[in-house]
Amino acid sequence: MKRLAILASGSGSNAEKIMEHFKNSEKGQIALVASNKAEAFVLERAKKFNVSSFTFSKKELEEGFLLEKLKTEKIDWVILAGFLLKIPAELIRAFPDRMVNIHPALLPKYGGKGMYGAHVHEAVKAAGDSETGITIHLVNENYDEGKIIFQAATPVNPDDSPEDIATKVHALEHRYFPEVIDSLL
Ligand SMILES: Nc1nc2c(c(=O)[nH]1)N[C@@H](CN(C=O)c1ccc(C(=O)N[C@@H](CCC(=O)O)C(=O)O)cc1)CN2
Ligand SMILES: NCC(=O)N[C@@H]1O[C@H](COP(=O)([O-])[O-])[C@@H](O)[C@H]1O
Repeated sequence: MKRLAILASGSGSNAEKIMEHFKNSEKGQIALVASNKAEAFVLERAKKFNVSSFTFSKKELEEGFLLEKLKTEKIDWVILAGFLLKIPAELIRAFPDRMVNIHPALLPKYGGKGMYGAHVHEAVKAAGDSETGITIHLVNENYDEGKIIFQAATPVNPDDSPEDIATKVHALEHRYFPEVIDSLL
């Protein structure tokens, strides 16, 4: 049974879908949910699934506290699901090809520093793109440059607002992210 930790900074709708997917799994167990925001709703979602959770600061991330916690908890995989801080190289090295992120666009478009959440959908709208989608990728030292594992696309209509685009992208995320993670274990 692989032990998974989810890192999230916000609402946690993806985290919830992942916890739901693995709640009766014989392959993987969501052992931890961790956030850099004490007010993140993902922490409430973890309680609903009786998943242990904790918060950590950017300083604790950068100084190795999170890494030590993941080692103590014998975590095998780290899942970034709306996590908004840069993962330090030392933490990435501790989980070689075992750290996965979801990005709400078709990388390499709309990736990098500043490209998160609504900022991504606003950029897609501003560019007038006819499609967008999701990218699930391994995590390396740079934002959104790790090996792409999976992508799925959805049409963007000219009258779609950034919020409409977000709704379409979230639907793809919730449909595919749990299954892609499962396929990696
Ligand atoms: N080493 C890595 N760390 C992280 C990656 C990665 O690929 N390599 N992915 C991100 C997730 N992400 C896009 O998928 C992403 C998240 C946040 C940002 C960003 O610009 N963040 C701001 C800070 C925002 C805040 O503090 O609220 C910043 O760095 O100034 C870009 C991309 C997770 N970590
Ligand atoms: N670049 C990282 C990024 O923008 N991640 C995005 O944050 C959202 C989190 O939603 P959630 O908290 O409801 O799962 C998701 O759309 C995810 O792709």
